[in-house]
Formats: sequence, C-alpha cells, structure tokens
Amino acid sequence: MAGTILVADDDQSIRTVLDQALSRANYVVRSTGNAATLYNWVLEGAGDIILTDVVMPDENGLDLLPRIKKIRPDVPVIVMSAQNTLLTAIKATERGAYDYLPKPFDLKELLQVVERALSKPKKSYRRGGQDDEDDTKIPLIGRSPAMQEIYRVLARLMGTDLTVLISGESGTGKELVARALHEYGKRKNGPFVPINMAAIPKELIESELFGHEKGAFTGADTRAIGRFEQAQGGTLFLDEIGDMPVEAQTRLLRVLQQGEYTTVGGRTAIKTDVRIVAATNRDLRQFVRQGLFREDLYYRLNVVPLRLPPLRERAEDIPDLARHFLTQTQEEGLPVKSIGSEALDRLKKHKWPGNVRELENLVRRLAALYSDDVIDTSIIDQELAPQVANGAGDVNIEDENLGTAVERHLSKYFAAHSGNLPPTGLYDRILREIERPLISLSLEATNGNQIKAADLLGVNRNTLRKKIRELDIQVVRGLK
Ligand SMILES: Nc1ncnc2c1ncn2[C@@H]1O[C@H](COP(=O)(O)OP(=O)(O)OP(=O)(O)O)[C@@H](O)[C@H]1O
Repeated sequence: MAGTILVADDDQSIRTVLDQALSRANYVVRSTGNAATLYNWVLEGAGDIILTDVVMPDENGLDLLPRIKKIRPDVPVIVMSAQNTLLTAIKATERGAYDYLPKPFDLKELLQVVERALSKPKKSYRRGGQDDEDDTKIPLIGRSPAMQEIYRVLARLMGTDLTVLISGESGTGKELVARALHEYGKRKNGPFVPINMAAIPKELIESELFGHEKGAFTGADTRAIGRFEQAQGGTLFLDEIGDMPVEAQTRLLRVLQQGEYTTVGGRTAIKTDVRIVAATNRDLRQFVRQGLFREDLYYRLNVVPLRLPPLRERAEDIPDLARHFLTQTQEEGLPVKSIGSEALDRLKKHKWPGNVRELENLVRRLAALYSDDVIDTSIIDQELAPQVANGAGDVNIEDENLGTAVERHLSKYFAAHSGNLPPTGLYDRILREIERPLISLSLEATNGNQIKAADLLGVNRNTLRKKIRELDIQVVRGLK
C-alpha cells in the first residue's frame, strides 16, 4: 500500500470521487464530512497525509490546521477550497499547509501533489508568520482559474526571497502583484520601492538606481542615494525592465551575482539586502535575441516567471472587478451605483486592450458622470463607443468653440443632478476628460511619436508618458 490518506470534506460527492481515485492509486482512504472526526484521527496517530476542505459544518479547516500541525508537524496537509481568494491561499500556506488546491481541481494534479508530498523528506512545513490580515484588504480581485493559479504561486512565494519576473500586458496588475508579494511576504516590515525604467531618462537610470557621488557627472552637486539603498531590507520593484539601458543592466547583474554594487563615481562596494521583483509588458526573450537585453541578466531575473493573463482571457472576473471598483468609488464619496446584468454581459464582451486599468477607469467615469443608480447597457455602449462619436448631440457643432462645447457639456451635467450638487472632486474629473482627447489627438497627429507629441503639447516627455499610462491611452505608431 502507498500510504493512508485522511480526507475531510462535507460534500459527499467529492468524498466519493476522491475515495475512488485515491484507492485506485493504491492508497488507503478514510474520509469524513466534519472537522472533529478528522482531528480525532489525527490525535490517534492515523494517516500519512491529510486532504481537507475549508468550510465544514463544525469547524473551518484553516482554523483546525495549526492544531493539526502542533501535534503532527510532519504530516503534510493539502487544503482544498472553493473560497478562491489570494487570502485563502496565503492563510493555508502560512498555517502550515503543504499545498493549496482551488476547487474544482484536476484529479491528476491532486494525485501528483499527494505523491510529491509523500516522497518529500519529513519536515515541518510551518513557516510562522502572522495571519491576522482581514478579508477586506484582499488586494487582488478575480476567481477565474487563471487568477487562482497565480494566487497559488504567490502563496508559495510568500515565504521566500526569490527573484520574480512578472510579465503581462499593460494594466493587467503587475505592480499590484509585486506589492502583494511584498506586503504578505517576509519583508513586509521593510520598504517597497518601485521604479519605472520607462519613466526615467536613460542617462539618469544608473544614478537613480545606485546613487551617485558628488561630482560624478555634470549637475551632480551633492552625493545622492539610490533606490537600492532606499529599498534596503525590503523589495525593489523594477517596472518595465525591458527599458533598462545596457550599462545599467551590467550593474544590476553584478548586484544579483555578488550582492553588492558601487555608486556612480564611487569606488567602494556597498553590500545590499534587497529582494528584486521585475516586470515587463514586452517579450524580454525577443529583446535578448535582438541583443537589447543581457541573456545572463534575463536568467537571473526569471527565477520565478509569473505571467498575468490579459483581462479578455478571464472575462468571468469582470463582474467582480467592476463591483470592486464601484465600492472603491463609493468609499471615496461618490453615490452608490450598480451595473445591470445585461450591462455586465456587454462589459464581458469588450476586448479591454488596456486590461484592468481600462475597466477601472471606465467604472470611475461611470460612477462620476452618470446620475442613474443602475448603469445600463446603453450607457456602457455609449462609453465604449469610439471617442469621435461623442459630443455632437443635436447641436450644430460646426462653428462651436472648445469653451462653448465644454460649457454645454457641463451645463447638462449640472442639470442632470436636478438641483443637487454633483459629487466632489469635479475639477480633477473634468480635467481628465479633457486631457484624454487632447493627448490622443496630439499623438495621432505626430504619428505616435511621443517626443514630438510632448513638444507639440509643450510638456515634459516623462509627464506625457505618465499621462498616457494614467489615462490608459493606446499609442499607435506609424499609422499614417
Ligand atoms: N486583479 C486585480 N484586482 C483589483 N485591481 C486590479 C487587479 N489588477 C489590476 N488592478 C488595478 O488596475 C490598475 C492597473 O494595475 P497595475 O498598475 O498593477 O498594472 P500593470 O500591469 O503594472 O500596468 P503597467 O504595465 O501599465 O505598469 C491598478 O489601479 C490596479 O489596482
């Protein structure tokens, strides 16, 4: 016999399926529908491995877990759960689970996990740590299979200092995941320092990262510390790593290999204790092939690859995300709103090139600009329609100037609140509405050339890049 497995799940059909599959694989199975019986078996010394559900009639499997680990620290416990959030995955891992399987799971995968757990040298899996996080703080929303796989990997990474490379299209949540890795991980009491390679002029990146000595280059009037020093004891998040110039790549590689670096213009090596999480929305391997990114650095960064799927591949997460963003806008003082079910279906069909950021911006716009309590399909259609369709109405706009157009829109907006004032924060909201077409059209006119567009607008290049990201504007190059 391959070993005895204790199964606790209040769902009879799951017990039957597990019983059959595990017996067929030569395990002895004892199953129960409640936590108390499982605990008694554990006290008796029965079982080589435990499979437990989370929600059971008498006790929550996650609450039982620490007690099991206390008396039988060497028995691996696999937690199965239909409560598929990042927090369940993290709690299970923190409380000593060997692995966490979101339901529904694949039986083949379950058997592999069981086999792996039994072949491991016996050791305690508990890694200590507090688990007093409350559910309201869960940072990542979405229960699609793709997101659950992410939570599972994240939960495993929490107890480690491994370098992680997060890839995914713009707006898929890369920075959010990097923050979750930090905030739930063992460096949570240290700083989280993000730096975006695309937002800093190339010639300044090295000194930004590593600091510089006085007089290291023209304009270096004083000694300055870099992000590495700021992130000491914490996490450094290197966003858009593909934009890192080659010289800075070489310096970064040295840090990853030797754990030390020198400042720009400095000679003494400085020891560093920083966890690196990097992110990219490009195909870094292609950059490597084109000679734009060092291959050795790529492998050093890619210790744990994490790919965040685009929103269109997990449309089932859209209703949860939309509700989450509506709740956020309410907390910020905007009126309570909901989105009708047909409207949600419409949202699910949209392609979301800007991913979760685009959805978030849309929901914020809907919450701020429409007075209806329930947002219906017609409003969504209007918002998702290409920008050119906006603004005409029944007015002859031929010779209407910008000021008049804005005035007309605003009057309509105030009128829609029938005597009441619109929600506060109007200034920023309206300016954002104007900034969007201003920037998109300038980019279109300059053929997607951001330097020219910045020049045309009379703003700094970095400001323009920041705005493009914030307002979720798609830049299409060379269309003309
Ligand atoms: N799963 C999620 N749950 C809740 N909010 C999310 C989720 N994913 C993304 N967001 C929100 O969407 C916005 C964009 O996310 P984030 O900045 O992390 O994306 P990104 O992939 O780093 O984008 P970029 O590549 O453009 O920097 C943020 O406001 C973030 O809070």
